[in-house]
Amino acid sequence: MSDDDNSPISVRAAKLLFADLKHAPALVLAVSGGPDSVALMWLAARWRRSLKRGPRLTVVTVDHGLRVEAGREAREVKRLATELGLAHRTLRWRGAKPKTGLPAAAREARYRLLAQAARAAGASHVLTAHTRDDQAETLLMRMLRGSGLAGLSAMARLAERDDIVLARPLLDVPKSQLIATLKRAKIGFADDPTNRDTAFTRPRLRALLPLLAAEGGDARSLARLAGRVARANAAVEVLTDGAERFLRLTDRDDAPHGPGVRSFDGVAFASLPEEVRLRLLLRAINALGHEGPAELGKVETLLSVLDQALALGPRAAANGRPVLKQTLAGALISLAGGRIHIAPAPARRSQKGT
Ligand SMILES: Nc1ncnc2c1ncn2[C@@H]1O[C@H](COP(=O)(O)OP(=O)(O)OP(=O)(O)O)[C@@H](O)[C@H]1O
Repeated sequence: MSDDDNSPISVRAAKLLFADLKHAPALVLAVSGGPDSVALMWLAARWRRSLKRGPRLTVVTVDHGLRVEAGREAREVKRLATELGLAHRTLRWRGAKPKTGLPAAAREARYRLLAQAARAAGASHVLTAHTRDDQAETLLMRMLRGSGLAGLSAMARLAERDDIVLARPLLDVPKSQLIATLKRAKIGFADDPTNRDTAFTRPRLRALLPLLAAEGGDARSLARLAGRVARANAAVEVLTDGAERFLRLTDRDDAPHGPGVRSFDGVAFASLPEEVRLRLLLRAINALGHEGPAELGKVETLLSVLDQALALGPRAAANGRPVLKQTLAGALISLAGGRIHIAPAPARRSQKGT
């Protein structure tokens, strides 16, 4: 960690962090009461004050109803928000809570509530306080899962979710700098013990970070790796766009098109790099399937089966009957007459046959 990593953030530096959000009509700040998001609120308030005209800021705290202290923490955020001249709302996650996968369900509910609050406030963006340390943890989690390039890109500074743009202005900032900023401003914050609860994956991985840092793999280098992967991922996405155009150009006039089906010439498809072929399949399956995003591993298996069938060449096209027919994530993928077809799979009949 460099000395800079422990220095408070100046108002001038804060202006740079938020500069691209200056023209938004309104912004929602997602503030749990922990150090990172309290620092986000404080920095955003200072930045807003430095502008003649700028976005309206609304602070939103989600009470997941999971810890008794949550209500008090939300009131503390409200007190500080009011002191800073910002509007504040507390939103509650109501209803039954799942017995397994609680962190993921809580996160889904939180983003849904934040998106609702943004729409109500006329805000174009929801700002979260993810830091460089969070970025490093996210990369580590995805590495352990064996994610593809998109997953290893970790979090983006701007991302769409639930029809709202999520902005993470502190993504390059180390958490230690946020704590130093609050310390200097004499602002307190809540300590959420769940962040250290080793029953959950993320806190266990968090505990590994100092060991990795001692080997030279600190949050800065992990976050840099995520940035480099994101750059490569964006390049492959552009190549895939180009490949889609190329496949359209190689289509015969009678090739099936339209919103309900995608179809690729097998020979042209086979000439493309494996990663691009994989993404073409993923895009088509996710666009036409009705069972949510396809798992990367399953699409990889499908591609290898498809590649083998395509390698048989003309024999694969014999008598026009499909040589491959498979459903995946609610899409039907078939190879017939030398063409790959992807269409929505027919709805499965219920077991009772009703
Ligand atoms: N209860 C809450 N109310 C409002 N905002 C919250 C709340 N909890 C988290 N946030 C926002 O989300 C950011 C990330 O929080 P945290 O790292 O705890 O969540 P996470 O579940 O790991 O996030 P992600 O959903 O991106 O994986 C916080 O800095 C804050 O901006």
